[in-house]
Amino acid sequence: MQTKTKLRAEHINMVFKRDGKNTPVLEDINLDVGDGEFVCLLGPSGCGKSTLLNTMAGFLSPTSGQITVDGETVRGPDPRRIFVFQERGVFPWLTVEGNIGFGLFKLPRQERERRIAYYIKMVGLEGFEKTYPPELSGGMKQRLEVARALAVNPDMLFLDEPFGALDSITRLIMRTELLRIWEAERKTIIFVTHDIDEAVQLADRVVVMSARPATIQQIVTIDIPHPRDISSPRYLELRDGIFQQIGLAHKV
Ligand SMILES: Nc1ncnc2c1ncn2[C@@H]1O[C@H](COP(=O)(O)OP(=O)(O)OP(=O)(O)O)[C@@H](O)[C@H]1O
Repeated sequence: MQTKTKLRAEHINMVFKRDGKNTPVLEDINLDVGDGEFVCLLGPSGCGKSTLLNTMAGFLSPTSGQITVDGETVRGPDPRRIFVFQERGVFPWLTVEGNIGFGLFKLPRQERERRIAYYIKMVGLEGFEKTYPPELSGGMKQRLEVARALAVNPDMLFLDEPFGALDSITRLIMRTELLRIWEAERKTIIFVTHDIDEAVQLADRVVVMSARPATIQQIVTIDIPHPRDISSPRYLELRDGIFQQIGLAHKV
């Protein structure tokens, strides 16, 4: 990898303790993510992807090991690093522009308005500035969520299955939208999914995780330029390789 390291996970272990019972969830996770890189964490439901993402974002402290961003140890959430949840997030009582402007209250009014307009345009919500989220479709709400996250100009975006609740057509559109935005803004993105195709369509590298306690089974570099031809031999080769790897990792 040519770029500098943005985030480094070193020997991350996580054991949840509840009712006197220990549940090991992450086991010796080591990963470097480059500045501007798009990394997908891929694994089956319950393996520990969200736990790892939350640890990277500073919402959870690992049992042992450390996360650094730009060489500094992560000790909690930071406004420079934004977490985008599936389904949650947008405030139903604020309009589209109110939602995007929410994190920008410290900016002078003109700059705030400029930024709101810029991100509304970027995610294709022009004409819906005064609309409230309950009147938007699922895809529009998710675009609003992404716009709100980008408007505060974060260095990193953590996305936890952000398109999981959307229908398959909207999901495809959202992937294209996210890639378009990522190519324009080059934020470092860490994206959790259990969808192999989603990972291969989006990521520079796919981190394949094992069943719980999650270890990193393999890191696959997706060396296909965007827009990716999902019927190309290379795409199918990479996708099938990951399918096989997941099968091996989750064999009973
Ligand atoms: N705070 C907690 N206390 C105890 N156990 C937890 C806690 N958070 C998560 N777990 C357990 O850790 C395991 C991993 O959960 P996690 O949400 O990280 O998995 P995941 O791979 O993101 O799954 P999904 O794709 O379904 O969201 C699960 O078995 C879950 O029950």
